[in-house]
Amino acid sequence: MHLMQLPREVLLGENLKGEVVNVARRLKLGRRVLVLYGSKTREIAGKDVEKNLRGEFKVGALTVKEASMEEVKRTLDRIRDEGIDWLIAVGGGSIIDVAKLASFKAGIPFISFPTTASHDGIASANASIKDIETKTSIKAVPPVAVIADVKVIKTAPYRYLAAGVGDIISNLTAVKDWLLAHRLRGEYYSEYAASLSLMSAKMVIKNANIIRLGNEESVRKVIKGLISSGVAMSIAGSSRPASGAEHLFSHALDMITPKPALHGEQCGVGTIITAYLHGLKWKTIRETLKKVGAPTNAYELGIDPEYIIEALTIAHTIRPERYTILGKEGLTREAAEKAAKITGVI
Ligand SMILES: NC(=O)C1=CN([C@@H]2O[C@H](COP(=O)(O)OP(=O)(O)OC[C@H]3O[C@@H](n4cnc5c(N)ncnc54)[C@H](OP(=O)(O)O)[C@@H]3O)[C@@H](O)[C@H]2O)C=CC1
Ligand SMILES: O=C(CO)COP(=O)(O)O
Ligand SMILES: [Zn+2]
Repeated sequence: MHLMQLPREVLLGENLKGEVVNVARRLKLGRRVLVLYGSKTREIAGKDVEKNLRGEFKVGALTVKEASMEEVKRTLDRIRDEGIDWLIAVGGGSIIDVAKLASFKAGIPFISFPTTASHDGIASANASIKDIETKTSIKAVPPVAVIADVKVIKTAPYRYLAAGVGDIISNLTAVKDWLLAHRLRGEYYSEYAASLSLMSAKMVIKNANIIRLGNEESVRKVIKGLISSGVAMSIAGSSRPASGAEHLFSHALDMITPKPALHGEQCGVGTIITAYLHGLKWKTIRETLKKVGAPTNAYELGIDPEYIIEALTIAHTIRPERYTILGKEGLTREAAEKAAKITGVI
């Protein structure tokens, strides 16, 4: 049996901080809620969401620092100690992933209230969590509802919207890697999930000029792509349609660089290189990233070229079970340097 779980409600619009109450009421989520936010997203929207809920629910709040197992455990302790019925995550990808995994482990629902359009974990069923050293992709359940308030998301610096484009455009190479794993290793492949994922990538390429404006329409375009990409992952039952070698490269950078860039920014640059390795039209990908103002090289990422080369050579070791264009042996230093130089990344 292949189980596909999807959000029950997706709200996209303006001034939705109060709408949370109606959604929770409609979905009969229960009386005790724990609001998760980061130190910044508390000020951006978390406090207001909390205040709106207080009228009708018993509300607890928790400030989450990062997407780690430690933070998931801390959340689980609060859920158990306070008899929490549901969670709401107000924040970026890290906060949403902590809520996703903690709610899954506790067997309670959670609402995703994104404050940025920088990643496609907004509606997906898998959580990317750091354990010991590396990021692992853990199966969980998708949010019961997604509440995307365009006004809130627009408060984020433009850089985050461009990063969202990087995370979506990476679907082009992720799907190629998935197909490769299907053909070479007999891995399960869903044509439907792959098509949905590719559609999101094609839409951002087509709408790059609108996205560049950084207005509300731009936010809507990117958010829809991110949600569709998350749904594609839920249909696939894994992050395969949206995470291939370009994501392994980004996870490797997170491990080795003193100051990583945003997830979507690193994935976008990774896509240029892995598209080159796949023999895809990498220049079109680079042009789109340039058009939307996302980084396309080491300098713009603020990362030393030496880390780029190292990340490319160790990426295949991060999730060895995830077969990609990097193969089992990975890239040699020479091949990594050549690919990065040809594509203008270093
Ligand atoms: N599960 C999945 O399917 C997926 C998961 N991911 C994961 O998501 C994470 C990346 O998410 P991303 O959102 O890029 O990064 P983070 O969630 O790490 O957030 C980065 C920073 O942005 C801040 N921030 C959030 N919203 C705003 C805003 N409106 N204005 C200003 N600053 C803001 C955060 O504040 P604060 O300090 O308050 O948190 C934080 O300091 C990675 O861990 C990645 O692995 C990515 C794609 C898919
Ligand atoms: O970031 C993702 C898709 O954009 C999924 O994350 P993983 O690489 O952790 O599976
Ligand atoms: Zn991603």
